[in-house]
Amino acid sequence: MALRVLATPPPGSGLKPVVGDPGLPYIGNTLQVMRQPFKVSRERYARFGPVSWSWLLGQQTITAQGPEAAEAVLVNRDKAFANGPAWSYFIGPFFHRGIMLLDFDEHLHHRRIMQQAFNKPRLRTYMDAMAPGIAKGLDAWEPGHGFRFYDHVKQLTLDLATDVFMGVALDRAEADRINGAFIDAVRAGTAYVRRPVPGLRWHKGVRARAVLEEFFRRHLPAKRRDGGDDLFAALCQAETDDGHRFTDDDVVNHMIFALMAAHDTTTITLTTMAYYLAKHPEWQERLRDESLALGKPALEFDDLDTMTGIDMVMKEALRLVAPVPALPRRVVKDTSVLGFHIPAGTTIVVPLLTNHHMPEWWPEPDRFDPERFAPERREDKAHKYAWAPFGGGAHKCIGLHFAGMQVKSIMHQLLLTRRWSVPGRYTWPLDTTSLPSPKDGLPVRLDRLEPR
Ligand code: HEM
Repeated sequence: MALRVLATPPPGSGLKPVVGDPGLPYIGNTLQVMRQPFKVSRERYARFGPVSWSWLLGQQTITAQGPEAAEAVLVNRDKAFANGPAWSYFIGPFFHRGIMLLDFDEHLHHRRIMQQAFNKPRLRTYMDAMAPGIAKGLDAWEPGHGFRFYDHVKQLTLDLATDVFMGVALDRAEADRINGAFIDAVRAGTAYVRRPVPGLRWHKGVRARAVLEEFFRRHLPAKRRDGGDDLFAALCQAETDDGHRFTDDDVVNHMIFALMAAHDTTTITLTTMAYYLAKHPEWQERLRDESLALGKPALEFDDLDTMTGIDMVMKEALRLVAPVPALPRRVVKDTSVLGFHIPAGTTIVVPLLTNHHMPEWWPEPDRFDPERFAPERREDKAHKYAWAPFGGGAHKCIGLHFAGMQVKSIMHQLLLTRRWSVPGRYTWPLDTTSLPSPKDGLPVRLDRLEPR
């Protein structure tokens, strides 16, 4: 295959050029990367080391592999990497002006305001608010064979998001309409045809955005007026010490983005945990014992740190299947990463999903082994960015504590009320062409447990 230099480094800079096997212009090896990300990334690392390039989804894309490269890109000391233009290429029309799509001073301004909606007192309130919704949601999970775990947990996290985030009671039809709109908006991001052709992904995404905007605008005046304990009210009320607040447009844009950011990612985390806990029943029992020992039907905020088993399994699930598989950035000025010349105008990607499977950083990387996060091992400490499912730097996930709270709360209640299993030879078909999810919805056998 033809090797090509992306751009010649400036004379005398001492920088190395980025080399790659880019494939055909625009198309490159997009299909292989999306379908076999682990194989492609290992081959690429072996051939080119941490920094290489190829055509990907129509763009000249540099892949910055491994934790050292991840740190350089995400910490972004030079301010050479921008989120807005990079993410907009994938999700711009659907998640317009979401905070992840803002950059530098403007981003910082919005982040400071949004932080108020994620402070500790708010988190406590959200956690208390979600417990009854989890119990109600799980109660409707009927035991049986072929129970599609992913589909059910997605429904549950969306219902919780509308509860805890919006504080608005939705009937089933309306909740389904909004859920459908989120699914279409997310899927549109990895459309092959990136124009609104009726019936195809991109077009559905554009229509979905209109549905979501109308929905939030309709509810906004009441929320501004009445306040409440939900995220929607928190964003309406959030104010920095120097008196900055969000406009109505900001609140709508941030709500659409936050709901998307929250419900898909936690769904994937819970599904991955469920899959591995079904494949490793000894771990499922260990976690169940831990939950039983707590002696409470629902987790409370102060219990979070004591649930060490759930914590390790959650971390291992986030390592094995990073819900946000890659973080793209647009290179807005010439810069360097690990001594490589990175030219302006290209896209650079931090591949979280495959970084977490690098044998250079993780012993037996494909094996489910939650004890790697036990205090005496802490394999994630090999490098600050070895385990980075929430990203890092200025855009590090603002909802990471919320995510931990929600995932642990659901898992605790699930362990106490249900047991689930898969046949011994079952291996899930993981679809990596969009956010990772099981193609078959993860069918499990679900049994109800009698209260002990
Ligand atoms: C396990 C669950 C989650 C994972 C793995 C996850 C992952 C991430 C990652 C990797 C980023 C960084 C994107 C980038 O640098 O380009 C991010 C940003 C973000 N996440 Fe999460 N997330 C999760 C849950 C949540 C939840 C529950 C919320 C809201 C309640 C949330 C809200 C956000 C927001 C608002 C940003 C943008 C922050 C910024 O740009 O300043 N996330 N998330």
